[in-house]
Amino acid sequence: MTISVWRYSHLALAVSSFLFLALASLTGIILAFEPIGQQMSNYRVKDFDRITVAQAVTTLKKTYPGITDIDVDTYGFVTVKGTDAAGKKVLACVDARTGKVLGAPPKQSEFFQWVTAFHRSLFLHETGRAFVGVIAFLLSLIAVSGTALVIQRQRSFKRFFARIVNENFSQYWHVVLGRLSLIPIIIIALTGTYLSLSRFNFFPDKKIVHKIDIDHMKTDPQRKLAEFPVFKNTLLADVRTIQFPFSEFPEDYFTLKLQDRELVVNQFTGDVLSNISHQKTTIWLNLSLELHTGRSNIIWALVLAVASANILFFIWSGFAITLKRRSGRVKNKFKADESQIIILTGSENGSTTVYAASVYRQLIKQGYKAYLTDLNSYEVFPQAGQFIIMTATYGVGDAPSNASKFAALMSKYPQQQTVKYSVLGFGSHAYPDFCKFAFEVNQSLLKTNWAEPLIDIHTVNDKSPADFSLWAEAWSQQSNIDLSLPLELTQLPKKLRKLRVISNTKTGNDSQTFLLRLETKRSTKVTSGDLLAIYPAGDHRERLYSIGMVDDQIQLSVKLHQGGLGSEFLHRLNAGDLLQARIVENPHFRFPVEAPSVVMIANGTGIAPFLGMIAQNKSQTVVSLYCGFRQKASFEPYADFLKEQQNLGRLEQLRLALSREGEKQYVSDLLAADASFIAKTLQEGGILMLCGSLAMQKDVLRLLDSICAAFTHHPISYFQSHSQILMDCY
Ligand SMILES: Cc1cc2nc3c(=O)[nH]c(=O)nc-3n(C[C@H](O)[C@H](O)[C@H](O)COP(=O)(O)O)c2cc1C
Repeated sequence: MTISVWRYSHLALAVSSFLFLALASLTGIILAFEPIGQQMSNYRVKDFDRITVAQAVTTLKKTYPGITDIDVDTYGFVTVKGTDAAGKKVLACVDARTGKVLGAPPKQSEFFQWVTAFHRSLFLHETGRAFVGVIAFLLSLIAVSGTALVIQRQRSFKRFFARIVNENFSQYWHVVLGRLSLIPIIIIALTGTYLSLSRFNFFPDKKIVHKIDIDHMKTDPQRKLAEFPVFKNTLLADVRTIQFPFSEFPEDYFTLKLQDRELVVNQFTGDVLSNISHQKTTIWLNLSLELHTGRSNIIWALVLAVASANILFFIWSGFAITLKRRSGRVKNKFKADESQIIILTGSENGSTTVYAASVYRQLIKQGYKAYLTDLNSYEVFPQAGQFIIMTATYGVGDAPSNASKFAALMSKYPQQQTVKYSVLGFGSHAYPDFCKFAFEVNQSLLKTNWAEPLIDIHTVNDKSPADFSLWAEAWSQQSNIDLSLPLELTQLPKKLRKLRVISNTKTGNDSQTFLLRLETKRSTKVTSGDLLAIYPAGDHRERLYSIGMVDDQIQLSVKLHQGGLGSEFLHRLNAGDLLQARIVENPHFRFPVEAPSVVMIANGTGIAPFLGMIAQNKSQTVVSLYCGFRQKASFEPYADFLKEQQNLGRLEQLRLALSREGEKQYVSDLLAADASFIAKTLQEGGILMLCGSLAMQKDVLRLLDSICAAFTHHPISYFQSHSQILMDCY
């Protein structure tokens, strides 16, 4: 069964019952405290479980000669009815070992009576009881469909309790608590259903009738009560009630109602005159009551209270998940067959669709005929000039459920005209196959004769607005259509840090590049490869710069662009100035300490994070740096530093390409010359890191694609999805 069938069943069942389920759970939590409160009172004596009926009956008969009944409730409280030696009426809880009165029998408080009545019938009498039964049954179906969803999410039954990545509060805890409280909830649901069905006599129970031959009752051999074998062999904890003989005439006898049977016992000889087991239905009924109410075990009562509270949480978190999933939905203004830009999404939990919807709205606002749909609705789009494909990855690098049919549909419906496309993968580096499905989609489009890439595939890690911005900028440039971050992500962040400028080299050479050093506090968590977000105009406009941590200071390498909002602002800063900024963690672009070797590829100011990473390479991982600049002068600011790192053994190889001087090479030319080394690095598990311009990234990726095809058994997407090619280009 597909994930959506289970999901829709789970949702439909929850929607149809949530109000009553919430009321039942709320009252259930309250009622769970009744047995807890009862069991707290001190009427249950020490070692109650070891007292035999023989001990109890002997002691109590001696203390209360006129005793008629002993009741033992589920809490282990023993109540005596009858008269004492002075003929005074007794109705009290007693210590069965000594006969001492402990107090009056506990009564259900009016409050608990009220809550119980509401819980059972919602004050709607028999109709309410039937209704509550149906709700309990629906709860068991919700639990079953939820279990199926967890199994599908975890990809096998065996991995049911395997780790879950915490990406979203409501979703994470919905699954984690769902798994933990699954069994108590199923028990609550099934026992609740059974109790309701019993109430409506679905399981008819025959009353026990003892057939006693009164005319032939023996009085010999007479035994003391303490010597009755049946009394000696029965524990008081197994007894519900003991009715004493009404008189000392031979035809009167003891009646013992036990958990599972009823016994009639001769009052003189102790012989068992009748022994009838309860029907299975009665045993089930009692068990259901115990399990549903927790009345005989304080720990179980607590488990029930927690499980009921969890049901309330599931109602809230379930709706939060659904609302999030649906929040990105839009109503298309144009039809599919008249639209020029088709946005196709693959999303499991809706966050990708939120981004896609924002792109859609921006395009419509600018007068473009755009159409937004999911990848499973792919068809022939006769007017399309562009596809924007935004998709998440699920399972083990699989398609989200609304994109699972895309591969089949694409081969079935080739487009009749050339369509430019851009793929934006949403994923998380917490999973081994990062954005794998997006890479697969990209590869399959590359193979068609009608699709042409507008820009290279981009990825968004952990819904990073910064990653999305990089794609939006690249896409805007190529398509000449404005695109920005969704509005809700564009507000100026509240928590900005004030960083003191330590030095600014300003532009002292032809390259217009300058290095800016900023002070960090010990508490500032920042690593080379992270990004520094600055807000030069004091509004939502954010500019991001790659950070290299050198000498425990943030070092930015910036190219001054005329009229550049960020670079001109940074260029104006002097030592001692304070800069308001935010550190954007970029965990997927960190120095891979455990890798056997690392090849760093940069052009221009893209060298910035690598300077910090090389300085950080104290374990002396084999690092090669391929960097490209226009002229030698642009490389000068880094030359001494890199030489020093080579002497310290932190940088193995430095390869420099100058595009406007000498051999006029690009960094990709150096890589092409070292193709077998690059392929070997990948095959041995080494990591390639790219930082610099998108144009360089495009060149290098194209080259790597052919290196992989020629030297390795894997396509480039294999190494990308195994995080062996890390990129941070802009
Ligand atoms: C169960 C599960 C499995 C996932 N598997 C992968 C994966 O294999 N590769 C990946 O890059 N991301 C994976 N992700 C992360 C999602 O693709 C990522 O969070 C995405 O932004 C979710 O988008 P959505 O909210 O539109 O579904 C997984 C997430 C979940 C909850």
